[in-house]
Amino acid sequence: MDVDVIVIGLGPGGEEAAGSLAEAGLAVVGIEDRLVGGECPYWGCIPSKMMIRAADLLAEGRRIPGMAGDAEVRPSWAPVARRVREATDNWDDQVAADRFTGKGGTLVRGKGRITGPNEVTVGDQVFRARRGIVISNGTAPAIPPIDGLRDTPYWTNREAIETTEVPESLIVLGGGAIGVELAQVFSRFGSRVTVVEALPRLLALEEPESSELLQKIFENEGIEVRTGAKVEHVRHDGDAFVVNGDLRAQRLLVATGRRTDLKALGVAAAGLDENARFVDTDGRMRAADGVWALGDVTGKGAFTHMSVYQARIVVRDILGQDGPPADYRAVPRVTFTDPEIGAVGLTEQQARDQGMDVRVHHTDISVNTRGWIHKAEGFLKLIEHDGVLVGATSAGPVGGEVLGALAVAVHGEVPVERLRHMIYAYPTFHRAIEAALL
Ligand SMILES: Cc1cc2nc3c(=O)[nH]c(=O)nc-3n(C[C@H](O)[C@H](O)[C@H](O)COP(=O)(O)OP(=O)(O)OC[C@H]3O[C@@H](n4cnc5c(N)ncnc54)[C@H](O)[C@@H]3O)c2cc1C
Ligand SMILES: NC(=O)c1ccc[n+]([C@@H]2O[C@H](COP(=O)([O-])OP(=O)(O)OC[C@H]3O[C@@H](n4cnc5c(N)ncnc54)[C@H](O)[C@@H]3O)[C@@H](O)[C@H]2O)c1
Repeated sequence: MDVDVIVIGLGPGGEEAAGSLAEAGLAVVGIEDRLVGGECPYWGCIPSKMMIRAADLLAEGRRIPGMAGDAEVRPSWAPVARRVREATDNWDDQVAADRFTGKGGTLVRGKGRITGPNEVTVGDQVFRARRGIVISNGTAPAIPPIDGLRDTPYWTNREAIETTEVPESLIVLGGGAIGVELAQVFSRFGSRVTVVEALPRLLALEEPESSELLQKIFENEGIEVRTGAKVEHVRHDGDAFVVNGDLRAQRLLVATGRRTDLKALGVAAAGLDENARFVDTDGRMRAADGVWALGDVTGKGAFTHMSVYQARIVVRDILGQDGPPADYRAVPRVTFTDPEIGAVGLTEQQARDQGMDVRVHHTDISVNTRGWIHKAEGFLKLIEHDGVLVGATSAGPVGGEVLGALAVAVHGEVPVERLRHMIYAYPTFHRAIEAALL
């Protein structure tokens, strides 16, 4: 079958690109191996944030004594599991599939493999693309080569999201975004949680102050944190997981990052390096002649907003429309723990590593009026170079929302002098930006 464009993988970005190109009148085949919509709506962002919303409600209820009276909080996972099933249509993608075909796209279910320049094969069907191929096949959980691990019934994010029960105890392997978000959820629902992280700190890619804050909060909430920990072996004795012979728990969640498999996708047939970890792209998201890539597989930040941002650039380029090239100076990210850890652009260390002459502004949320009213913990850390912010971290109860203003500042290269003289509503959390700059 000959078409204009073949999109391999219909996650958030692939669906956006395939749908928009079909709406623009091109003949588009979208190939999806599992569920149209990808990881985010079924095993990622949306259900995990539903779980987090529920866990945060419990925490808020537990804050009532001393501030608003008495409360007895009795958690129940049943409404959480029910909401997750409603949100995912019980892991059925008919609505999303209809959305795509309703735009004029052709949905092909199965595993796509690039078998030649402009050619993709799914089972015994061969598709040829007149304009090109879009690679948007995302990532899968990476399982570290730990002795014994593969023989155990460990969880990845998929089983954790699908669970109908809160484990009595849980070991979380990996203190990155998935690990810390889900560790706090299950702990707040009563699980005894231990986070085991190989690096010296949680959220190792973020500011050290973010890691310190989260570790302190976790320990106060009764979550055990083991950093700099090397896991030598894992076994399951029929009842429980045993890590390194001493740490035991009913469940083990592996959240140690993601992997791609470019060889299995057949990228060499399109002239790409099949041994690379990610697909390298230019500012127009082109990977080779007639090949575009977007989303997690490009390695520019595994976020839904990144995937959709890149998809829009792909669409413009394929349709021959003008627009700015991909710009990664102001990538925002929010880890939805409580407090939320929001960040944009460079960390202090990254800026210094790039040779920037850095000025750091810092303030504590506890001295911000709203923060003091809320008895909240958190901080703002702003990284200035050459009179503009090149990075910022906003940690606090609504750290991800406060981040919005900082993302505009970094993206728009707003002079710090202008930020210092703007009016910040009182008493808001975002007014801490003024305090940090003064
Ligand atoms: C627990 C969890 C929580 C998260 N929370 C957030 C969050 O709060 N905010 C945020 O921005 N991001 C979050 N993410 C990350 C986000 O889910 C991903 O960045 C996003 O889904 C990536 O989109 P994508 O377009 O690259 O592809 P994916 O969503 O990975 O989808 C790729 C699709 O391609 C399909 N596919 C793969 N290979 C083939 C093939 N050969 N043929 C056909 N189809 C194929 C797959 O089945 C899949 O459906 C979270 C992730 C997880 C796991
Ligand atoms: N709120 C969000 O935006 C959000 C939420 C969840 C996930 N995500 C995205 O999903 C991606 C995957 O998340 P993730 O948490 O799996 O990956 P990650 O790369 O963020 O963190 C993985 C962690 O596991 C550690 N690790 C690796 N091997 C280990 C081992 N053998 N023992 C102990 N620790 C080990 C790493 O040092 C790292 O800290 C992230 O890149 C993130 O961008 C985003």
